[in-house]
Amino acid sequence: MAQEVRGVIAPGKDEPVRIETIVVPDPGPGEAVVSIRACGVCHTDLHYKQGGISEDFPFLLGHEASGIVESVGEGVTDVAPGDFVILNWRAVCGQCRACLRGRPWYCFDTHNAKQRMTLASTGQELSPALGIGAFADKTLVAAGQCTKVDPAVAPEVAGLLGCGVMAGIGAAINTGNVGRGDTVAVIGCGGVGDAAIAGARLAGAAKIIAVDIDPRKLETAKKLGATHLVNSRESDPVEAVREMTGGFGADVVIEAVGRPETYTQAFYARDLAGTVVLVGVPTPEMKLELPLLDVFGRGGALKSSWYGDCLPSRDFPMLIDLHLQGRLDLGAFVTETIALDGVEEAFERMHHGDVLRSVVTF
Ligand SMILES: NC(=O)c1ccc[n+]([C@@H]2O[C@H](COP(=O)([O-])OP(=O)(O)OC[C@H]3O[C@@H](n4cnc5c(N)ncnc54)[C@H](O)[C@@H]3O)[C@@H](O)[C@H]2O)c1
Ligand SMILES: [Zn+2]
Ligand SMILES: [Zn+2]
Repeated sequence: MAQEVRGVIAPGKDEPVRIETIVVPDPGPGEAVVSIRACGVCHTDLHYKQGGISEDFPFLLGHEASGIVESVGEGVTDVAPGDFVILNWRAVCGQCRACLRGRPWYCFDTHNAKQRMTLASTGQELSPALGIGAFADKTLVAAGQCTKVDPAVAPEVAGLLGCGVMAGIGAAINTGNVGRGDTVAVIGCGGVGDAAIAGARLAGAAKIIAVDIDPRKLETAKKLGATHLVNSRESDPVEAVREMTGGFGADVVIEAVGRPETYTQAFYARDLAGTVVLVGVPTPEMKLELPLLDVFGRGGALKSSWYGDCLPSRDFPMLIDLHLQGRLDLGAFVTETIALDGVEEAFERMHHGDVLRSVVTF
């Protein structure tokens, strides 16, 4: 039986979000209905609301979520009703070239559910953010988007692994392959950059240099494991990183802003043959200009990181275990928990840089 629940809708470009009654159908083959326990407010939700991702309004926002599987459709064997799960952006196919070559985070043949959720008032079909739509009491996803984790973890902490925190930690441990004793610099210390710092600490980095323009962000970065802080409004970050690394530059530099000037800083702040990991997402019109001789001469790797190059079934349970053992403080990313009707104000606080993460709890 289809159910009527509450959901946060972005009705049109730049219009305030509002709570509406939505209709969640029964799960079809390969699908699951998940009762949401917590969902973080991410920058990408704001981009959806502003029409920056697509114009497919109305959107059902929210995608950084944990919840309990309520029901599953035909053929679902990996998860069952009652399982505590973290939702991920895509159910990978396991058969395309990207999957077979061991890069499932580039699987574009996604098996996400055809979500079929609608507005109760008009019957209009909703576009759920990142194929999830979890600012809602319940949502319909592909069973492959659900990863079972230890239910001992707080739901508001677990959900964060579904997006920004995984993107940051994965940029360090998967894409950047940070190793014991490495020097690491992270440019941009919002939720994603701070997670990269936590990932670098986890990997045993010897020095972790946090770079930001906001002193409040540098303080939080320190709590998450930064050993050195650089305010790039006060000093040239490339010079500062070099100075802090014996004149060499960092082994791995992670860029988590998404602007040409910070991409350039990342390029020059690394040691010869070092690795630059690009996590910040630029806009289509941005360009990077570099002397080819520097690109050639400095060697090393320029990599972009997509969803932390993660494999949810491998990485989510591992990171939750580390958190439960006290070796990774995922709780530090939760600035506040809020109710479903607090999303619009949470966007405002995010815009002003006041929070790392606001999380809606149910
Ligand atoms: N690659 C992925 O899979 C992935 C996933 C999620 C988010 N992202 C992207 O990561 C980026 C960061 O996301 P977030 O949620 O942490 O955003 P955020 O707004 O919370 O953080 C951005 C940080 O950058 C700082 N900053 C801004 N300009 C700067 C500059 N010139 N020099 C140094 N620091 C500067 C800000 O003070 C802030 O602390 C965004 O571009 C986002 O779209 C990428
Ligand atoms: Zn695939
Ligand atoms: Zn997100």
